Amino acid sequence: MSDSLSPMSAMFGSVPEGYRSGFACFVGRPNAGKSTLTNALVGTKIAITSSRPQTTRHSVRGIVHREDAQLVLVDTPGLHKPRTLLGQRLNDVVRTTWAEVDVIGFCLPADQKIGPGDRYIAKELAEIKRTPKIAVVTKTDLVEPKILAERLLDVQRLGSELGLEWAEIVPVSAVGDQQVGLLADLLVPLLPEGPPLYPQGDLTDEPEQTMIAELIREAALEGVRDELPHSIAVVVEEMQQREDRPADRPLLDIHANVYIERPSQKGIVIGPKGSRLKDVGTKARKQIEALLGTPVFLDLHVKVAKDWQRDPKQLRRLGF
Ligand SMILES: Nc1nc2c(ncn2[C@@H]2O[C@H](COP(=O)(O)OP(=O)(O)OP(=O)(O)O)[C@@H](O)[C@H]2O)c(=O)[nH]1
Repeated sequence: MSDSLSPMSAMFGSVPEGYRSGFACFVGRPNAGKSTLTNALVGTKIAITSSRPQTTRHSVRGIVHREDAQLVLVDTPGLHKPRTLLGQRLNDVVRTTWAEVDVIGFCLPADQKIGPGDRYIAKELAEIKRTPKIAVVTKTDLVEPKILAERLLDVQRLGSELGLEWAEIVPVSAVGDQQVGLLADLLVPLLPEGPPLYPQGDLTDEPEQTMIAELIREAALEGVRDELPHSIAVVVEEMQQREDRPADRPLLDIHANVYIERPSQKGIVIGPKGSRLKDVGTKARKQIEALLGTPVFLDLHVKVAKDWQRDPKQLRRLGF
């Protein structure tokens, strides 16, 4: 029960009896569908999804508001065998997140057999005894019922093998909008009772600049993923309302740097006579305008940060 004198209650008004609030995160191998599921639950595009693994670098939170609960979703990068310093940092982020949440959703894609990547994560999960875990079999729209049934049994077996007790095993399709609501219903009872953690209506507490940087990075990666798989990082250097604008025609100036690892990659990102970068700018600007609800002037610069994925100093500067 919430204390009627607590500052939270003062901020949010009275909280219905039995109201729950807390944190959940989805884990799973790269491309398992974690970001897509987060977005489907929240109902708005927040995390950045793509068909390439390891797109998610930040702990992006989505907030699900319900009459009976507030569920805060923390999206983590995929856990994987680290090969670079960036890889190690990403894994640290994942483990820290696991220790802090109230419930973990382990995502396994229905269209793929359980593999070494899933086992690696499941073993790590088995070490975390206190946090309840729900196994989420994702992308069910991609398989026949027979395959799905097999997969569900495999997941149960994986749990027994590792001494990992699933609170639930639930099949969902985020794209086909199947059982997404049920998943929320199953997650909520695993949260502690308590007042809302965020004001109603907030969908994320991710700093605006990080979301903007992610939108630019997504646009910059489009079409060049094969050439520059993980070599692009984006930092928003400055955001400022343009002065001397009439009140009904505001303009937000955003200056951002697109970092690549080697000078040879510059041409790829910029394109002939700057045409590619211009397209990237236009595309990202439209998305940012939709996100912020205000007209934007987006100024992009491409810079080389030599081998940034392996250099601790560069990683810090780029926000990792
Ligand atoms: N058909 C189908 N495709 C899906 C579904 N969920 C996700 N996908 C696709 O699977 C790919 C990976 O999805 P993401 O949500 O980016 O996966 P992720 O686990 O967040 O990936 P990382 O950020 O690399 O860890 C994308 O191409 C999605 O469109 C689903 O329910 N059905």
